[in-house]
Amino acid sequence: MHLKIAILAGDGIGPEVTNEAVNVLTTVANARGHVFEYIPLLIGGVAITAYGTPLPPETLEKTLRCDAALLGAVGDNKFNHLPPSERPEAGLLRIRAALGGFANLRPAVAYKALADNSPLRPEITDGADILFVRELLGGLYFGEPRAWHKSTDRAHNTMVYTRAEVERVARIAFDLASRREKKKITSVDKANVLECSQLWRAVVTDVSRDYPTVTLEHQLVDSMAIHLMTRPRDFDVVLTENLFGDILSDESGVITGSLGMLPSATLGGKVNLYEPVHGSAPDIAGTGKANPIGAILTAAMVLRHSAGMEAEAKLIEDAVDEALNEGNRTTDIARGNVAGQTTLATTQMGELILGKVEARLSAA
Ligand SMILES: NC(=O)C1=CN([C@@H]2O[C@H](COP(=O)(O)OP(=O)(O)OC[C@H]3O[C@@H](n4cnc5c(N)ncnc54)[C@H](O)[C@@H]3O)[C@@H](O)[C@H]2O)C=CC1
Ligand SMILES: CC(C)CC(=O)C(=O)O
Ligand SMILES: [Mg+2]
Repeated sequence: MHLKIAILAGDGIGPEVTNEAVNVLTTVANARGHVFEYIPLLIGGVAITAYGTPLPPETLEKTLRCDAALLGAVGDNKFNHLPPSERPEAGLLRIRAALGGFANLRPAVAYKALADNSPLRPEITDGADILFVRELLGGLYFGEPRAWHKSTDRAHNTMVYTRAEVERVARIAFDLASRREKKKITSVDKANVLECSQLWRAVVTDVSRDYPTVTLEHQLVDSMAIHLMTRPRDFDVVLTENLFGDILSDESGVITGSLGMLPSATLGGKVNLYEPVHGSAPDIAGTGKANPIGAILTAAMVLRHSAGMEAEAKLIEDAVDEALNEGNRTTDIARGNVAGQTTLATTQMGELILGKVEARLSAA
């Protein structure tokens, strides 16, 4: 197999964690006789610095000719003064829209090894295994009109959804739920206040009629934020719109142990886009404190969803599990005074997991 992968490392810790993910992908490709061709491209703040735009045309054109795109993160405080349309984040929103993927899968699982590192008690998180399905191309992030009228000190954004937009992401969520053990969907909205959410709830309910084996429940987003922290094991697939999904999936980092542990895959478009859930973390960029596990698990999702390599994807996930079980930690998951733990820098954690992936590849 020859797989062409656009590498959009971006800003801050983006390149640091992406490097570790690419090393893992290369090891898997070499061991299995495949060729993974990487096309490094600029996006975000580094693209503004080089070309004056967060999404240079070359980046988009070349990414559209790839089989998959792996993104690190975008965002740099030095561009905070710019309007949203010119900031690094606009490059990410534009490429998401152009690639067309609308179903953003964000798994959040509680790792047994990290039970003592989570701020939540182990009996709350033990066994939690949630798959967020976040609608990625609609809602407030893309709705028009939008503006900040400085002369009148007034600003507005538009939340808009169509039946078709809700239906297509709901079908993906129900398909995924029907293949999981619990077969349950929690659809999250704000239907007590927002018309968009009333449409969302109606469409999701309509779609559910085609999936009799899947149980559907609805939750309002404000109380869902607390249910996720107090009873995460009650949830299976959580389906929600763009902004709510952005917020709740970051929150689920608490269940897993850290935001730096969370991977994602965006499906349904011309080219699947893979990115860890976290941002560019300017507070730790360049310090070796970035956790590469979210990016490495994202590489596993590339294999699963763009290369048909389920066994190898699982093998990477098992290697991560083993690294954690042995007490290896990056700074973000080294909370508390727990005996038997070793704190590693980004590259050390990457190399350790890589070694475990290599060992598993040659054993399999
Ligand atoms: N997909 C993307 O490219 C995203 C970009 N951003 C951008 O990132 C910049 C920073 O945003 P923040 O709100 O600070 O969110 P963030 O996700 O970058 O960081 C939040 C906190 O989590 C920590 N953290 C994040 N990833 C980590 C990792 N892999 N290992 C260890 N610790 C990690 C950070 O050090 C920070 O304390 C902003 O410019 C924002 O717009 C934010 C979210 C997503
Ligand atoms: C455009 C991004 C910065 C939004 C975000 O935080 C995310 O998609 O997770
Ligand atoms: Mg986010």
